[in-house]
Amino acid sequence: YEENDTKLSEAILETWQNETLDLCLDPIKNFAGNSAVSYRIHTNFEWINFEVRNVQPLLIRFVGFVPPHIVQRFQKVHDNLELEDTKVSGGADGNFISKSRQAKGQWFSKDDKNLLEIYQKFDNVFKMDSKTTENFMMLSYDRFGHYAPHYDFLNFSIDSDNWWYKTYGDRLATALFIIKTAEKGGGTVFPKLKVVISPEPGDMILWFNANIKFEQEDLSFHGACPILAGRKIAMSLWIRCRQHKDLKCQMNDEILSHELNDIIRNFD
Ligand SMILES: O=C(O)CCC(=O)C(=O)O
Ligand SMILES: [Fe+2]
Repeated sequence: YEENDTKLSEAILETWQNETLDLCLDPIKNFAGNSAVSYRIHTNFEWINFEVRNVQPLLIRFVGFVPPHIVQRFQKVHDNLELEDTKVSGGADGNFISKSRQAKGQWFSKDDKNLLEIYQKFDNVFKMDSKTTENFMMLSYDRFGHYAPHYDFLNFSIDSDNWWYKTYGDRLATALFIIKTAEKGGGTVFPKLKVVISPEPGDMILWFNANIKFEQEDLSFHGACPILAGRKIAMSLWIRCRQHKDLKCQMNDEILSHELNDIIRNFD
């Protein structure tokens, strides 16, 4: 990395594997190896465009999911906020600022009026219920900002008395809404799938952290590639396992991962 003017920070070198950094820096190189199937479907009076980047478990890029006026609104909201460095839970003293996630963050309450249209669209398109999600978290990554590969599934023990876990279960899926992309770097990488997603503002990336039995999907391991220039702004929405009125799970026990028609309305 030092060869091509991209000397990385120590935190990145300590928390990332070289192979994964290679994947981040050259998303195209690996693209041909993966199937990307594009769909354009009409559901609830809107066209939805998406690329399936992996099938088991599902990893999907929804192109232009967030309407431009909402993307702009969140850009403005971002610029008016004084964001704090995010904390990652864990460690003897509870939360700490970790080398593995260098980003600024901000939680948004569910009744934030800017979010209304996003929740509505989510419920129109998906069989997952937006009530079964955590609050939105805005993440803002500057140069050398990154989030080293990790699982979103938290693997609570069954008798955990964590309120979120007891009420809504673990993290079934993650929806990542892209507000701004960096000039260089900053894709979302799935090292075990050898997939890097290089989205555009307005895109939403959705992946499944758990299968139909609510066990962790091993291949859902992912990270936010280091930012080399510019700034990336994204909003994470962690979708919990319980209770989704309409979420169907296939009857075929051999396939444990969720399938497209389980999760998208009117998808045949
Ligand atoms: O920003 C990204 O690309 C990934 C974010 C992420 O992994 C998370 O919020 O859990
Ligand atoms: Fe994550």
